[in-house]
Amino acid sequence: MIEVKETTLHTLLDQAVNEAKYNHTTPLLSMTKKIDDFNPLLFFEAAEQLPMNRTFWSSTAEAFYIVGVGSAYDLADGADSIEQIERNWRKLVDESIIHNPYGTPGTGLLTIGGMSFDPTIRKSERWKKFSHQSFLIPALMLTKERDTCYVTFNIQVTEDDHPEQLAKRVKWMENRLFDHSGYIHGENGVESTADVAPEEWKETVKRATDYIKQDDADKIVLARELQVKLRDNAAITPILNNLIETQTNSYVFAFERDGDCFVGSSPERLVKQEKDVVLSTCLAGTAPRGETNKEDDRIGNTLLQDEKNRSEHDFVVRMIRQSMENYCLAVDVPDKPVLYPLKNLQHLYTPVTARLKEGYSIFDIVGKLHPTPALGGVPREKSLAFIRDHERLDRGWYGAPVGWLDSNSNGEFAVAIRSGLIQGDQASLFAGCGIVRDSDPEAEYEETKIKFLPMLSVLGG
Ligand SMILES: C=C(O[C@@H]1C=C(C(=O)O)C=C[C@H]1O)C(=O)O
Ligand SMILES: [Mg+2]
Repeated sequence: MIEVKETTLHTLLDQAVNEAKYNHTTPLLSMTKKIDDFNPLLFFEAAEQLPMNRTFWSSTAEAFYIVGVGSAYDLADGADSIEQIERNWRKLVDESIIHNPYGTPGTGLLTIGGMSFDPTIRKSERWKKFSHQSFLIPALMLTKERDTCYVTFNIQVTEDDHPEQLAKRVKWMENRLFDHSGYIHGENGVESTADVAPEEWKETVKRATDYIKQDDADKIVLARELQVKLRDNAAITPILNNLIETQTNSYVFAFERDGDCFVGSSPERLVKQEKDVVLSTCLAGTAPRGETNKEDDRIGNTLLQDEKNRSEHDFVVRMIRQSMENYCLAVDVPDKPVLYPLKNLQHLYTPVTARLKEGYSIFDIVGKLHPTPALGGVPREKSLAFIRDHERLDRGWYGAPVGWLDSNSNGEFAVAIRSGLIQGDQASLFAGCGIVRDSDPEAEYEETKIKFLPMLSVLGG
């Protein structure tokens, strides 16, 4: 890694092309500058005119945003595991020319992406545009942290490139993306919805509880699908805008792949890293919100004491604690959950803090934790086998880690729940439930119904 201090785009491009010539390499040049405040959603919308995939990430509790446009480099090229992606990332960081005088988390050389819930299954037609693993370095990226904005350019340079031409291309893109009328266009509306095989799903829940009662497993998470027909092709920016406004304490994300878009607002952090400090979250166990404060408190207190929900939750806590101890020191886990209130429902929540051991990265933790018993089950292999055999759903990226990592060892991953795949005027929404010994199929069905609401309401349903 070459860290460049004070300089201009032209000087950097000259340097990168020279390096390419002398070493016969194709270095990635990453350059970050501070810019005036700009609305990340307008940047995302402006990028729609370019034939490039867009990426959106926000942690709404922290007013933090990353918007990526296009791809300067794909870490998943020739990689079929998260370990390989991590090796590719380390190599890329090592060989890149990085100019980022700020070092703010989420700026500079950064990779953002996601993966399939279960990469061992054959992809269905529906998810064909989403690779089992996909981590890109955006060509152009906007980062906003509170009121400060940064833009980062990433360009892979070859020995035949001309610095002036590259500079022109960067300027052209920049002008397009920061040119905006100032408001978000488009509106979404739902024409109809169709629950996919609800009765079969309830039977599968029953089968899972039978399986658990025979002591073959302790917990199995089962998901189902709601198909939504929209009045028109979906407008993604207003969806993100509405999610940001309605889903506090969540991660709002969008990953576009050739016209299809995986969108959601997840309350579930998988892991966050700031240097050697790591945070994880155990989130499982669900109840609705009350209409009045009094009713809400009553429902919350019942949830905190409910045995069935506590067991759903405790399986997650146990597994996350154990996994974190592989890569971390000083793993701290409170012994009781608290409530995590969201707009439509509330969860049991246990935060986990730890210090990452030297030599490990957030990718190691993601690889170890996924799938936690919040989305897979206990024991892991048996519950996954049950899901493969009985769920009748290609989860695709639903329920899997999505997130980002920068070259300064900062990053964050969420579990992609409360999400859907949007394909033109069709959306497939996904929601699941932790099935334990005492699960009642009807109640679990009702629970998934509430979990569809965040996405369904921003689609206009
Ligand atoms: C599987 C989902 O959510 C998970 C299941 C929960 C539960 O069953 O109580 C709660 C939060 C998540 O761990 C989903 O939203 O699709
Ligand atoms: Mg549940």
